[in-house]
Amino acid sequence: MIKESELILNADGSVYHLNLKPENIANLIITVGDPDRIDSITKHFDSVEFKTQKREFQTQTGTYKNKRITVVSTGIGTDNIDIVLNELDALANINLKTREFKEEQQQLTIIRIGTSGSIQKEIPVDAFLASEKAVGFDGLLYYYQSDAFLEKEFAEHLHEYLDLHPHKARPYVVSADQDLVDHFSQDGRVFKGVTGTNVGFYAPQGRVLRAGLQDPNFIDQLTTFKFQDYRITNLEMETSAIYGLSKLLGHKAVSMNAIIANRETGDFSKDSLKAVEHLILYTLDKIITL
Ligand SMILES: O=P(O)(O)O[C@H]1O[C@H](CO)[C@@H](O)[C@H]1O
Ligand SMILES: O=c1cc[nH]c(=O)[nH]1
Repeated sequence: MIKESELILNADGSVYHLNLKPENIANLIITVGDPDRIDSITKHFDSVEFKTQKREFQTQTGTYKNKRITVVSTGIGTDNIDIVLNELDALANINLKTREFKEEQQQLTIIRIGTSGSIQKEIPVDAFLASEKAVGFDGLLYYYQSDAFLEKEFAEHLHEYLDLHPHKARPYVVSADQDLVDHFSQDGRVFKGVTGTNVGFYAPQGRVLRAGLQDPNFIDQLTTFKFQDYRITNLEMETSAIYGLSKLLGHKAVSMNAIIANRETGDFSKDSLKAVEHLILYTLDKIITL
């Protein structure tokens, strides 16, 4: 039995941060960083049966062309993903009344619709990219027993190539669900790539405003790095943790990115909301045939 201090429930029996009960979620989950993006998705739904909100975690569940889908906002960062993935998994796989694991494990399908910055010239702003793998610079997965599925050879090559200041977390590499990547990139206009996830938007993604960088060559090195046929294509702040926790808990995940910045050319999308809207429509359309 899991203690009250470990699996915290609200007075109404919902999970602590997400404010959700098991019946409130579908098997198919879309995650977004920005809570405002939820309405941009569910405005296309046939109907919405449930809505709730606590802090940056907002949820709506409804149906799109007869598919039941839950849309959850995670806010920014892998620390929030730790909360969202663990609480979604608890809703699916722990009996909240007895606080025991359910006998039969439920597998969730998790699709992130996010924004991201490209670090390769030929992946322009307004492009779509499906993350085949994520490189986590965030260190979160090292708090879990993740050895079995982390891709050590890739991570080791990258670690040696980058030679970052030793105070930083060692990068880890984890794959998406390949069937989901293939499904969501059938359409030739979707790039496939390796997404770098880091703990911040500025120095952790090599951006300099007033504060200087400890490792000034970090992003240039990421851009030129190669392992087998893989290159690191884009940067954002959640995908590594979504992929890692999904593997750990037995769920399937894919991260779909609207590229809104190109760090090599210095471009920013002229209309990033429109780029996201296009990715939402594309992803919803592909969800129908899952
Ligand atoms: O647009 P979302 O999904 O929030 O994703 C990206 O945008 C945020 C930074 O602006 C980070 O969360 C990053 O991962
Ligand atoms: O460059 C970018 C753009 C969106 N989100 C990020 O985290 N980085």
